Amino acid sequence: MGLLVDGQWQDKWYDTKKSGGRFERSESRFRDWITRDGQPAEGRTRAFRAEPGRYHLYVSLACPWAHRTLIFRKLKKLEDVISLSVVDHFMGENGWTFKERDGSTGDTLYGFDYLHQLYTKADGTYSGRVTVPVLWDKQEETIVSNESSEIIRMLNGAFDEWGDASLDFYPEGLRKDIDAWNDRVYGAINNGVYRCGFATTQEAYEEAFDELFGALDAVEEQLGRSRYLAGDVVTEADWRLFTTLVRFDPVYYGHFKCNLRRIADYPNLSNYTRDLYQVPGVAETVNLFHIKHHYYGSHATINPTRIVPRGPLIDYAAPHDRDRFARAA
Ligand SMILES: N[C@@H](CCC(=O)N[C@@H](CS)C(=O)NCC(=O)O)C(=O)O
Repeated sequence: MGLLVDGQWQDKWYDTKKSGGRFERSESRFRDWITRDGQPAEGRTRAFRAEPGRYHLYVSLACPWAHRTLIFRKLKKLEDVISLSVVDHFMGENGWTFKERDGSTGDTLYGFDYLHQLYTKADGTYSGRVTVPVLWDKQEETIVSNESSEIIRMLNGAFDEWGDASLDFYPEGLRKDIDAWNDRVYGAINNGVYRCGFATTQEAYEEAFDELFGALDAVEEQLGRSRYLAGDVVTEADWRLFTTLVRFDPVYYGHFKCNLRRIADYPNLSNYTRDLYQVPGVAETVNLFHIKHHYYGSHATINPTRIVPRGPLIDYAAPHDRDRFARAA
């Protein structure tokens, strides 16, 4: 675990001293956009045109943020349009690495050993964290974006000429609802589990914990009213929540001490998680081996023995009851 300072790698854990033991996620630094027509997106000066074969995605199968982008690449049928590299599940003193084992691909573009080499290839004086996902432009040899919430918007809308244009996970008419759910789910749930797990004071942990379970209760209630968060169609808001839910019982409940309840204890949330898991293509993006080995194996401050628990028994392919709601045609 570490970060780059003026292009130099430094091995450092998150600093929570200045924030009363609270984990604060840093802003992603590369924020350009790929557009259909190659015109710069609003407020940007750089332009990246959507083209097949030009872009490459770097992901970790363990990471919930990267997982969003993998799901969009899969469901929008962009696997032949955007190529892929999968980092190793262990994140140690060199950060993410490209060891080839257990289904990791290595760096299929440059043969680098470490993900931080890709960041310094894009910007030799980069300072900041070296995170996945990364959307890379093979033509300009630079990072377009390392912000998952924006990468999924690009995959949803910019590549329809080659992908599945019939699927829109951010439809015009639902945007207000989707944005509202995203806000709630990001702070309290997606990032909330990290705020529990990486807290270094009791107070910071309890604050995050209460928010997390308050938000899960609200989602449980909503899912008693509709099949998906924004109604009867699957949207971006569901996929953003799903990647946290699928990691919850195997990892966050134990490793991050999010243990008031398991997802399995919530009837709606557990059925909903299975419903989304069973959307064709999604199960192939879920790798519980990477997920468990990454968290339990990499965070020595939380789990010094690095022992990976064998359980729990989970079957996301088991039947669910979400068909009781109408689904839009
Ligand atoms: N805001 C980013 C967050 C990505 C992120 O934090 N990824 C984690 C993996 S789950 C990471 O690479 N962490 C490395 C680090 O913080 O040094 C996004 O959503 O894309």
